[in-house]
Amino acid sequence: MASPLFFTSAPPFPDDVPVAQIARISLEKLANKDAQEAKAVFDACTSLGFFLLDLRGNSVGEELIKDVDAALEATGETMDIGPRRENALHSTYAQMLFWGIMKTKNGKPDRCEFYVVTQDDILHNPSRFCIKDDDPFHTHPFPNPPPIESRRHHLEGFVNRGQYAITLVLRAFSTQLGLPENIFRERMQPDQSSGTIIRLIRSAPSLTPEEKRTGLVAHTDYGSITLLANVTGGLQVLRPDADPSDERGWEYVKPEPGCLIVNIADAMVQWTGGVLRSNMHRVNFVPGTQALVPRHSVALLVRPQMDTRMSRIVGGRIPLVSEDGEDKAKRAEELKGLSAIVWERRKAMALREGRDIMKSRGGRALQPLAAV
Ligand SMILES: O=C(O)CCC(=O)C(=O)O
Ligand SMILES: [Fe+2]
Repeated sequence: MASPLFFTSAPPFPDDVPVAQIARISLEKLANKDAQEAKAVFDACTSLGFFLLDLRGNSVGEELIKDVDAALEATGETMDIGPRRENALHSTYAQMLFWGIMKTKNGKPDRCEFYVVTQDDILHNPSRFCIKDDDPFHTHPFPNPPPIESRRHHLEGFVNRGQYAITLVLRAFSTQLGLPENIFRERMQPDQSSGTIIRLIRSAPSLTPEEKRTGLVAHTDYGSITLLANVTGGLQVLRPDADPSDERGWEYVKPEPGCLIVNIADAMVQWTGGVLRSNMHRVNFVPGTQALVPRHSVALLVRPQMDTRMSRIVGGRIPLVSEDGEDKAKRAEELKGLSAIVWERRKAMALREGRDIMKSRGGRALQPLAAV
């Protein structure tokens, strides 16, 4: 999350709005292999699937806070020159990947506009998005709009330092699951082509009753893990026991200075056989006087590297596929595993065509550590 100074650029989050109870995890403690912190982050990610990562007091984390400030600044400036077109939903392949407007349930433009920067562009990897020879992604580095290009070193910092933080979180999961330290990281190495992106998001102020509606539809993230930074509220998580159609189950997440919001996404559920939890979330209207200003949000959506397999990990405390009692064909498919690129495309298509039933996944109970 942004620095305390950046937080003064918007009205404060109201103190009379109920907020979700979210674990606060210290990056510095994870860096020091603090066993209690490793358990706390694992518990948070097997129950709610969200936690706050406090970057303060860690040298990489302190630099990351500055990168986040710069990325949030770039968001507003980028959207100012972006095409907020009614037809953006049907724009060309290239435009669709870079500029976009989210769709509402009835197909109309939602209250979020966004711009996407790929990790492959920022880190000079061969691009995962090159499908046709004339794809603009062949250009390296990709010419993003000036507000982004002028802060390229900060976006590089955001990716590299964000990935460092993720390495520490993944290491905690591995130790808690009794698996080799690198088992998750080797499936999503930053220097390998992947669908990992930075999404810069803006929503207009929500002043009128008509504007006080959902800004980004309820979803789970289909990658592996997401880092999120914003100053204004609006993000809501679904309580684990709640029905998405019941408004009372949705709780605001209060942005905290110096902290990132982190959430587990679908690939981690897949690899762990449902142990880690990918929780539904959405962006609702901004509460209180924060609604007077545009909402800016920056997400690092980390996704599996293109060539990795999506089969369930075998080992440690991960439940065996054979314990699931599902039909033979499904079991065989899960053991063989699709490549990440095919798995991801299937998910994206299902989402676009409305075939994916949106629901939180994972959170499966585990045997206690001592019993393994
Ligand atoms: O802007 C936010 O707070 C949430 C964004 C989000 O959920 C996403 O980009 O997947
Ligand atoms: Fe999301």
